[in-house]
Amino acid sequence: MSDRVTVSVIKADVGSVGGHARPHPLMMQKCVERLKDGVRAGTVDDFYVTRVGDDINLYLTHTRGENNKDVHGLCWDAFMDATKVAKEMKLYAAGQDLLTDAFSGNIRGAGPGAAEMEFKERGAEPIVFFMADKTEPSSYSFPLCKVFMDPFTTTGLVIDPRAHEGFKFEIVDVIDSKKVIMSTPEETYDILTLLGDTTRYAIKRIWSKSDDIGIGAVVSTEKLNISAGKYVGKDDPVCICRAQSGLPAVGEHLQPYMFPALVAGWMRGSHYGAWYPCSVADSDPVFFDGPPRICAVGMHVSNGKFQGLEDPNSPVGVHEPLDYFAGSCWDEARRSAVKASMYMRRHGPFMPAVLGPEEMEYTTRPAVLSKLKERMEKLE
Ligand SMILES: O=P(O)(O)OC[C@H]1O[C@](O)(COP(=O)(O)O)[C@@H](O)[C@@H]1O
Ligand SMILES: [Mg+2]
Repeated sequence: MSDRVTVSVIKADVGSVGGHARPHPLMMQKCVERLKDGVRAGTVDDFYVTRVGDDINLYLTHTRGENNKDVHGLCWDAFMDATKVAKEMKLYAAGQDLLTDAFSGNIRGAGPGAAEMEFKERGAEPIVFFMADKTEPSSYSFPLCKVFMDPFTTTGLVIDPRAHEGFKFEIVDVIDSKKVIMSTPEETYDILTLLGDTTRYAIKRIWSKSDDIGIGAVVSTEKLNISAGKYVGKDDPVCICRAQSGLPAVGEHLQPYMFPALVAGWMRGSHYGAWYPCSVADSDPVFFDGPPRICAVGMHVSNGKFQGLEDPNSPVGVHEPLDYFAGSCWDEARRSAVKASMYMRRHGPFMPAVLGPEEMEYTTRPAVLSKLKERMEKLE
């Protein structure tokens, strides 16, 4: 048996109740049933099904490594089952993120998003799972930079000997499908030069530079619009972060979300709104289809399975993670997020409330421009 465990989070919007708001419980139930079959068949070892806004998130543990055909196929089938339920009930956007009829072995590029990491389980393996709705992968760049690069955020970078060694960042160019590996602290300013452009660059992975730790964070960076060639909702990315013992502590991972940063997405994927940290239960997008939601839940990976607050002898798939943003401590950030989002809304369809022109390529903009082409006259 492999001494390495893979944690996969695979997510998709395959339909919801109340517009783009919340998957029906029966859709989630279908996913649970399919993943139970996956455990029985030995494809995965454990699972947990949750959601953020209208996106179903499947958490899995297994020993098959990243991009495994059987694991991805299992999730695809779960989303297909959930889509069938959504179609029967005539729910909104049923099957939206399943861009192909025939699954070809990997979920990437086929619509759903995936964040996966493989590591050797430590003595205790606390993991924070971030899930966002109505926004895009590069939204995680700002908080991840604060957590892994900024000593005024993460005191561990100064006083934990292993965190002090720094981290390696895999940065992807999501438009041209390229990547580069860069290193902190020595390349900090260069990294920020790239990541400051959230329209093109996003963090995919972060590894510890200390020998005995490995991967620290991974983000789902699939660009749904680019895969589909047209607007089909935002990417609504997930991010998995390992915590403690040489990596940022759980509290260091969560701290940046006290500032409700402006992120791209929100209504029709075309606006800047302030990130609203909330519980899973409060993740229905209710104000102008938002503001963009961010949830954080915590569990351990213990002997290849998830362990939350549930009894360790609970049936497979039954988990009760910590819901970090549920408490009143985050009320202040939520209030600020609503205030900032109201301020942005007052700009209507004008920039900077709406995204820049390159980001509006998948909207009506190209059609309007082409319609007006003949009527455009040269200025004297
Ligand atoms: O043309 P439609 O289907 O009404 O699309 C608009 C919808 O797209 C969305 O941007 C989709 O959100 P998701 O990215 O969460 O799927 C909603 O804000 C909006 O209601
Ligand atoms: Mg969504």
